[in-house]
Amino acid sequence: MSPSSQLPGDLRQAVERFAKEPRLLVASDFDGVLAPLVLDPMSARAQPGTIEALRALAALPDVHVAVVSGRDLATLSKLTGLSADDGIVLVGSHGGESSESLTDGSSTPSSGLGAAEQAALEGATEALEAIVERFGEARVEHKPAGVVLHTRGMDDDEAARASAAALAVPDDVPGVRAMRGKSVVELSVLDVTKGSALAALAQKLGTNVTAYFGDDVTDETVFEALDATGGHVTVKVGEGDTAAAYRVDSCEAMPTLLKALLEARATR
Ligand SMILES: O=P(O)(O)OC[C@H]1O[C@H](O[C@H]2O[C@H](CO)[C@@H](O)[C@H](O)[C@H]2O)[C@H](O)[C@@H](O)[C@@H]1O
Repeated sequence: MSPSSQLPGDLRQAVERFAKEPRLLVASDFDGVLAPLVLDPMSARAQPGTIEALRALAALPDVHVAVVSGRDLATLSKLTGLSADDGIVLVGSHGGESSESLTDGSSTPSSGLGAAEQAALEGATEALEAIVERFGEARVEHKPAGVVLHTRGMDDDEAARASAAALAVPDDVPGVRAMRGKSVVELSVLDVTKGSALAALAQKLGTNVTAYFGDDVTDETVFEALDATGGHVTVKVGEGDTAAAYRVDSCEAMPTLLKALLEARATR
């Protein structure tokens, strides 16, 4: 059975239409999409077939590929096994870091924090570490421009109380914004979104349509920016409200979806 024939009819048609466009940007979130969600963030790994399909897409003419994640850039590179030589753009920290410049201007891919941002990060880290001391099972993940409270596996009430405390940190620490995710609250000192990062990348590359696969609230900024009537394909992975035009039940559908896209482009 071909990968394409395993997709729901409306998604199959959208993928086939998309593949016929002149210049494509194919972009995917990492956790919960390429990689199943797991308790230990550093144990997350892309499902077999996903990175291979992205590499094969990136090798085709007029196809650009990006992985866009809340992970910091170094961790994203480590977990995906992708580097600057692979022809795939890595966008980390929700758009705050990237393996190449997202604009055609002179901005560097990843610049250090300013003094005010550094002070905000230190304040956020201190506040989150105090929360973790109160809620013994919560964990902290450190990133270059943010700090994350992890509550996966905790009792629901405890997780809700720890998350509420983390969400309130910006009230006391100026320059910090809180983002909810799946069993996480991230405190970031950057004002960036995946949606604006990907829009900048598409403009720089001169692609005319984008396909994007995401599962979490931070991916909604991309879905909202990509109107299906413009030929873009947006796919929400799993349950929950979304601005995406299509949905698959779980990340287990991703190897097939990416292979279907690869096949459609290679044989258009
Ligand atoms: O934008 P993404 O690639 O989806 O990254 C979002 C966050 O992913 C990680 O957390 C999530 O995955 C963990 C491992 O499966 C899981 O334990 C956690 O509950 C999920 O929220 C990562 O640790 C965060 O830094 C990312 O922002």
